Amino acid sequence: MSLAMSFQVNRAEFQLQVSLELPDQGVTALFGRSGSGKTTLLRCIAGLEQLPGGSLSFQGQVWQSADEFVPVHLRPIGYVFQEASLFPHLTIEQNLHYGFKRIRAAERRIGFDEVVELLSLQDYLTRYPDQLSGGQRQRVSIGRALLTSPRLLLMDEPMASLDATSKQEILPYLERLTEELQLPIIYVSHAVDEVMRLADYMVLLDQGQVQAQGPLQALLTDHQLPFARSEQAASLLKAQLVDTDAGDGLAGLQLEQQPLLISQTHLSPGRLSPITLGATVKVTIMARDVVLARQLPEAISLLNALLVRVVALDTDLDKSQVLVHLQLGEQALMARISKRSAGLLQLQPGQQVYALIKGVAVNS
Ligand SMILES: Nc1ncnc2c1ncn2[C@@H]1O[C@H](COP(=O)(O)OP(=O)(O)OP(=O)(O)O)[C@@H](O)[C@H]1O
Repeated sequence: MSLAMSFQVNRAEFQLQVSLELPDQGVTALFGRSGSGKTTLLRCIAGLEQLPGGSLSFQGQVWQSADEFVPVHLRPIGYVFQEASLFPHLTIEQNLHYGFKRIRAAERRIGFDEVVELLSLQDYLTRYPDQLSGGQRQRVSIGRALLTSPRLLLMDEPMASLDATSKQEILPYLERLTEELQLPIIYVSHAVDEVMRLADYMVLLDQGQVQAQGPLQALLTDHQLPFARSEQAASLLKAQLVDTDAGDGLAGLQLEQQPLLISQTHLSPGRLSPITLGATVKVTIMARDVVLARQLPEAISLLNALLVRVVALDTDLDKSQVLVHLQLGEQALMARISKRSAGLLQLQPGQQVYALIKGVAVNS
């Protein structure tokens, strides 16, 4: 079961040619620079663009083919736009009910109270949209989309019009949504930090073409793609929380059988509920925050040293830097170090080294 599609868009200034089979679970990010065709593709999936030659099926149901086109209002989708489009003359409760009452009771997959609680909307129900902040309004828009009991949620840069503070406020709700609802989400974004926090799978669009697609972890470390080559290159790894109090304000993760200590502060601030013991935690490690050593150094202030194997060295990034691809159990880690250091360490593929970690960001 999946979301399979093929679309061609021929506009005077822009062509899109896409053929994709996407997972029908988790969060898939449509990522690419402005004008690459993300919104156009999302609109094709929604049925907002009806173009000849396209095809689309979701979990075995045909939504578009040569002789069939299911109109947008008959597709079980929720659509969240860049700007919250709430009815100004209705209260938040009435806005939420607008989508909810269109769905027959027997077909409802999520309850009104459940959505209100999921998005913490209790305090806003009697207010009007202009009495809420941009981030709060966007939470209501997401709630309204969920109350139509969609089987697929389409989100078009839902945080694009928000300031940094509102983004930080809404991100935990998006994370909660992805964790608690068994609802596949297609999420358009051009912000890599957002994608790293939320997505499992990524489609990279460039000038209307699919440049790459795959699990996010793999795409971030692919040396042919811009992520790994940039100064912001980062690896995304999955670890387990095994100790909520490892002393001195630290918590312990297990990453591929090796310990990784993080600050306990990562476990709760900015989250709606703290990470619990045994939970899988996504950690991001910037390539420039990884120091390599051939021996385990003594008397050093860094706490985390992971035994890894060198897979390959990318030497053509720029004049002075090398990207070292490392294998950590089943997962990939990258280190961005100077060419001079790589030479002094005589790094070779297959060699075991220690990766000393200067900083870890915890996603969920
Ligand atoms: N209705 C339209 N008619 C003609 N051209 C359009 C239309 N909508 C979008 N375009 C053009 O199609 C191209 C792709 O636009 P699209 O909105 O899909 O890109 P995007 O990747 O979502 O960009 P952004 O991140 O800026 O939203 C752009 O060159 C845009 O100018």
